[in-house]
Amino acid sequence: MTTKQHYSLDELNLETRIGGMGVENDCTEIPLIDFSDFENRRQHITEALWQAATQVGFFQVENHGITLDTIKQTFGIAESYFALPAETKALNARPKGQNVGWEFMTQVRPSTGTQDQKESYQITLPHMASLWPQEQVLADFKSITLAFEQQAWALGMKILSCFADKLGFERDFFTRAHDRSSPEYQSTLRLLHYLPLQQQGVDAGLWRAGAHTDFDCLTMVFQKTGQDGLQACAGKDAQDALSWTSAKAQDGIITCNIGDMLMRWSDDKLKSTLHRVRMPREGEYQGSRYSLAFFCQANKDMIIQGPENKYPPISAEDYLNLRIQANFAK
Ligand SMILES: O=C(O)CCC(=O)C(=O)O
Ligand SMILES: [Fe+2]
Repeated sequence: MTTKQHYSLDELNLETRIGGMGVENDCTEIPLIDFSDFENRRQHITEALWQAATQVGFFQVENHGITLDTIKQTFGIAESYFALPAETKALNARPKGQNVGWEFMTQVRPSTGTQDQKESYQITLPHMASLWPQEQVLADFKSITLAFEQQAWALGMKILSCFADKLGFERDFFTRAHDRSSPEYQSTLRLLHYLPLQQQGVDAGLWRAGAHTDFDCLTMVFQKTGQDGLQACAGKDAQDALSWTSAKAQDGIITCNIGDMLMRWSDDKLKSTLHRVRMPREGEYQGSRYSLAFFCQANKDMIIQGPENKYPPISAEDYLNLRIQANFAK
């Protein structure tokens, strides 16, 4: 455990106020946006995304083109990975300060000061070197997760191209800013395993993921039907009232949220929204919860500067480093 500290970014000072239970009243509707026939319906989809991102900061997408088979296969390999012995996973342990490799209960959110009840494995393409599990330990892990990473990236860039249109940037502005072939690439696929409930739960002040905003431009979370717990402090006045709305888990539906980097890049027009994953309560499913999260984080060498220059320019590398340092105990 760590004590709460004073951090240097406004976003972090906000987080430290938010660690309590608040009110779970599901008072905000999380928009569901249909991505079918994207090219022909681009304008309509763009308006729906803009409305959702400026008013709520959270939205879900369906008919997005990533097949249920692909998603299930990726969940399957993630679950096999997390079932490996801890000593085996420790061979791919996360080096300090980087979003790569395996970690077990090391993330401590400024909002709670307690360890998230989870383990994760992160993939950030240029920094994987020896961090892949060996083929003889878990066959096809690398090929399946890499293929999924590519598809999640492509969908993320599609969504960001809609925001680029509305912000007055060139349509491929964010695609260039998240160039997958560059050594400066720092978008991340995170496989998540939230531990089954033991004796202590939410009443003991524990969280699967304590309340936080994301550091990135856009996060896309794949969940599994029956494995709920993700909640957003979303909508007008929700933050003052500390009221929370569930982002229901459903196979094939992707829950998306705006992160701090895009909020800054849009001069605060697009809302980065607090969210958390709470522990199950009595009478709820208490087994493991798995999710897959893709974080679109602009390449290190990109300079974040909004169209109206509301904030001074900062490199994506500096921006992210400040946040990573504040969020991990070791
Ligand atoms: O697993 C989830 O549902 C959400 C994960 C999340 O918010 C995060 O890792 O930033
Ligand atoms: Fe998050």
